[in-house]
Amino acid sequence: MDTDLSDDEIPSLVQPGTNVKVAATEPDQAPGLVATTDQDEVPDLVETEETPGKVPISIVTGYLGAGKTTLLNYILTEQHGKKIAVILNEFGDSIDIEKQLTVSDENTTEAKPIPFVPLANGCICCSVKDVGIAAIENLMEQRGKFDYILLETTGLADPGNIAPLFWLDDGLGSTIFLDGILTLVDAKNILKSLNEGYGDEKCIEEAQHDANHSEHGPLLTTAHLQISHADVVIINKTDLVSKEELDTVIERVRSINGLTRIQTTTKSKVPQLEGLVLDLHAYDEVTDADLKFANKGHSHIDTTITTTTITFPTISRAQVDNFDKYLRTILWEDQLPGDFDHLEFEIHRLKGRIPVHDGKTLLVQGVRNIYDMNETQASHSSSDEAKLVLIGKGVDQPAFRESLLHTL
Ligand SMILES: Nc1nc2c(ncn2[C@@H]2O[C@H](COP(=O)(O)OP(=O)(O)OP(=O)(O)O)[C@@H](O)[C@H]2O)c(=O)[nH]1
Repeated sequence: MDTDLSDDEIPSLVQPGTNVKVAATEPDQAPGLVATTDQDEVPDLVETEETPGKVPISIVTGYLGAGKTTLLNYILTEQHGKKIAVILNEFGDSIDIEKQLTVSDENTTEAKPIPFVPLANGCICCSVKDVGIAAIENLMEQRGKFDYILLETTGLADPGNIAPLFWLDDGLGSTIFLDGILTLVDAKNILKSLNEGYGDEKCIEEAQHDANHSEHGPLLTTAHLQISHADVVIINKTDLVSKEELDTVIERVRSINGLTRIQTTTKSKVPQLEGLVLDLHAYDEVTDADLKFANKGHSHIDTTITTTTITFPTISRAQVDNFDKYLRTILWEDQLPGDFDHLEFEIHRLKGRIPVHDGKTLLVQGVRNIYDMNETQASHSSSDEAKLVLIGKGVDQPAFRESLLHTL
């Protein structure tokens, strides 16, 4: 990570002059071409016969029994004309994916080859005990047979630990890229799972009162983590709840994650794959549309994890470095710059769109303590505001904005 920047350098994890975005799977793009964007150049198309485009991967997560396997089976049997490689987790939930990332037989250093089964609808599938890097590397040897990977995690997995592997990893990151995180939610049981963090005996109102009057607030549950990192939340099993119950679930999910897209389903039957399961593009562009839900303001139904949007005026070129310093301090040191270091918080997801006076726009993406900042030529008017959206524990405090303005 680049921490030592001179004044005229652009603070970014990618050095100036290198390609900062690779959009390998733009749907309307001719095969064999990838769009590259140089910080000083207009986006261009270049031939890539020798270096095929990266394959997108989406992580499918969700609490026990939410409908992950049902979704993947639906994708593997329906006729949708897509060549998707699905990695199903056979036994799920007793093992944490983090422990599986260098999976192999204990007595050998080589990963065992995993057989992928070709299916009638053009997909290929493997079912593995341990979903990890070994499974993906093995799959990449069959490159060309598929153009998308879906990875099911265990019901207890924390997607914030997995996502950075595919997003910025040097090895795997050269052949695949993280397209997004999809979280299945069981409409009937999700509120119970979320309320576990508030303790068995307490009702949520009491816990909210406590959260407002104590430093720590309710406990974080796996269900919170899976929703807070999601780019799409599919609220499944709608046949088991009333309209009112479903509305309450939608409101609760939205109060946790103000950035996510939400879709309701029965038997995980998504109305379309694009935009809900595939081609989420959650880690490349940051558009105003991406931030639209977060901008609407949010209810504080769930006090464990909240979304907050910090708006501030367009910044000058000289302030870009300070903005980067703010991000480094909150993400790497878990502190707010300035006299705010007594605050406790935990950031899970971050997105920002920051117009600069010289006409460029900074696009910021973060998962946990990893972030990426790029510049685009995207035009903006002088009246545009900068927006930084934070999802996490304790982020809904005025001090976040005060500290940012102080740092700028
Ligand atoms: N009533 C109802 N049942 C559903 C729905 N979707 C899935 N199920 C059932 O719920 C059970 C769990 O679904 P799975 O797809 O196995 O859930 P999962 O998230 O993969 O579960 P784990 O692997 O245990 O984490 C299965 O028996 C499904 O048939 C739905 O929309 N409504």
